[in-house]
Amino acid sequence: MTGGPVVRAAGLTRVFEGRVAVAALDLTVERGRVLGVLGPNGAGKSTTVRMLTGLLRPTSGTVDLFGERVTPRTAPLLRARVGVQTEANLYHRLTVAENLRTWGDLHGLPRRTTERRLTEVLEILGLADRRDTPVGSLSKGLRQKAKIGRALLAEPELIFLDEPTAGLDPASALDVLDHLAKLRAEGGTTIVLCTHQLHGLESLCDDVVMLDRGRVVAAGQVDDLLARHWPTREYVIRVGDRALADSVVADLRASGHAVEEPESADPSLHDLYFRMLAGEQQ
Ligand SMILES: Nc1ncnc2c1ncn2[C@@H]1O[C@H](COP(=O)(O)OP(=O)(O)OP(=O)(O)O)[C@@H](O)[C@H]1O
Repeated sequence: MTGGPVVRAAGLTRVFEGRVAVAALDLTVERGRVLGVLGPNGAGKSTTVRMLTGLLRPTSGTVDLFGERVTPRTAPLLRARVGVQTEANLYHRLTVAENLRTWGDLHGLPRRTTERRLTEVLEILGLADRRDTPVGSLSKGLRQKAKIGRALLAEPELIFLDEPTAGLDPASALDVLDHLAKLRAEGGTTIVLCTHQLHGLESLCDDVVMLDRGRVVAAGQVDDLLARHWPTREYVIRVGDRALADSVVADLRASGHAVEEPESADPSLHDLYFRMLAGEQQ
């Protein structure tokens, strides 16, 4: 274990049949931070995550996890330290609990730990009453939850989640994001998260990488990016009295401040996303 970044990619590139899916991506994720990988459909998010987890070989470039180079030889061992929610299938004929137990065994968890975590994780995800249901008879959203449960089971120090809230109802999506926020607040867990779910994401992600057609259109700390793109602050000031509001605005204008008709408060990642993908400069 080194003190360096938990995830480091350099020049990461993947070409599929002559088409560049990810182009020369550099990124680092420090311990305990949450990185959001954002971008429209086909931007290269899943391809990036699959390369970062050693599930897909890059055409060129390198990935280091925990300071160790990911190669076909090291990938299985490194992956054992990582929680990955990917498209990889659950066993449909096994129950939710049996699937997670199998996963626990694969990660070398003692059975007692697996049983404890199984109960905790199913509770967090609202799946406790589906513990003994075969995965094949779960709805798509519930299956998605079971995959998230699999990624969280071993309390991994590094978690990769690819669209964890896709297919979840709004309350369940919030539960999952709240749990990730709790892990972040507790510290120590590093999370890489691909998502289209932008609302509220600025309070979960420390850093973002925004991709468009395989290229980085913005990268950095969320606070820095928002401050850089919205250097002025906007306020919505609510006062009960219309005349008072008008006089506050009149005073500000009289003292030389430009006051627009205010509509929105703080810019969000949602705003940044659409600004960057509209082709404006970084
Ligand atoms: N196995 C594959 N074979 C050929 N092309 C692929 C393969 N996997 C991905 N691609 C292509 O690579 C590009 C990036 O795909 P990727 O799945 O990484 O995008 P994404 O950002 O995750 O999209 P989405 O938000 O729709 O899931 C797309 O053009 C896609 O068609």
